[in-house]
Amino acid sequence: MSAPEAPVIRLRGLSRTFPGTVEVHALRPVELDVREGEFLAVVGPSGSGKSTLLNLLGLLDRPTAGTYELGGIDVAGLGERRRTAVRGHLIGFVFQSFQLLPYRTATENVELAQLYVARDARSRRLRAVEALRRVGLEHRLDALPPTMSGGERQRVAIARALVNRPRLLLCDEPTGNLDSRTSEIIMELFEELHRSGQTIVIITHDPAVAARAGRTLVMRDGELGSTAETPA
Ligand SMILES: Nc1ncnc2c1ncn2[C@@H]1O[C@H](COP(=O)(O)OP(=O)(O)OP(=O)(O)O)[C@@H](O)[C@H]1O
Repeated sequence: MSAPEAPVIRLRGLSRTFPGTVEVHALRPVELDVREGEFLAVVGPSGSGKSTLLNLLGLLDRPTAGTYELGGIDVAGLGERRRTAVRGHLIGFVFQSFQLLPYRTATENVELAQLYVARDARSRRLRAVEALRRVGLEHRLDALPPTMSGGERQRVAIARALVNRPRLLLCDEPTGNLDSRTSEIIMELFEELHRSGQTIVIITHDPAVAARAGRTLVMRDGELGSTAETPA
């Protein structure tokens, strides 16, 4: 029998407190495995600790205690340079506000995300075009973000997040700035990526978004719990 594959994310006793007159337990010790190819949503009310969890998963913050393995690498203890490299190679980020460079074309925005992974300019360009094609934007390669719709901008951001073939696609309220019809299109794209094997974690307020995921975890007062599996 072959050994089961290591999860993409493995958290053991991971926690984050913020010091102060009254210490804030923003994330209470959590145990979590996210398997390869899983589509996980994390929901919860404002102030429940979702951003704290996202910042830890995205290597943008350090835990107070516990361990975090990402793609089999113990990342909680890494120095800043290694963390930046691991982040660039293993994680693709999608944010609510797109965070595209306004004076760069769609293709250039996706090309620039590849500077971490040493590639020549020609292959950067080819891979950018391929990623934009994957999200259905082959007709907007030379468009500047301010001339694009919200849904198109988010698709550029998703192409940028995917171009380095990350182990983990980490999304923070990815439909928060989109109308319901456009949100639907973006969620269909995430579902398609999930079907092709991409591991996805989405942090969201929106129950309709969470309903698309294979598993939903609820955050309450810094506690991550109540798992509900929905059919894939
Ligand atoms: N840098 C900080 N210093 C002190 N307390 C903080 C800090 N960041 C977050 N907190 C506290 O930690 C708790 C969790 O905050 P967090 O931002 O993770 O919640 P959230 O679920 O993402 O909220 P929202 O949905 O409103 O963004 C809150 O009580 C918040 O006030």
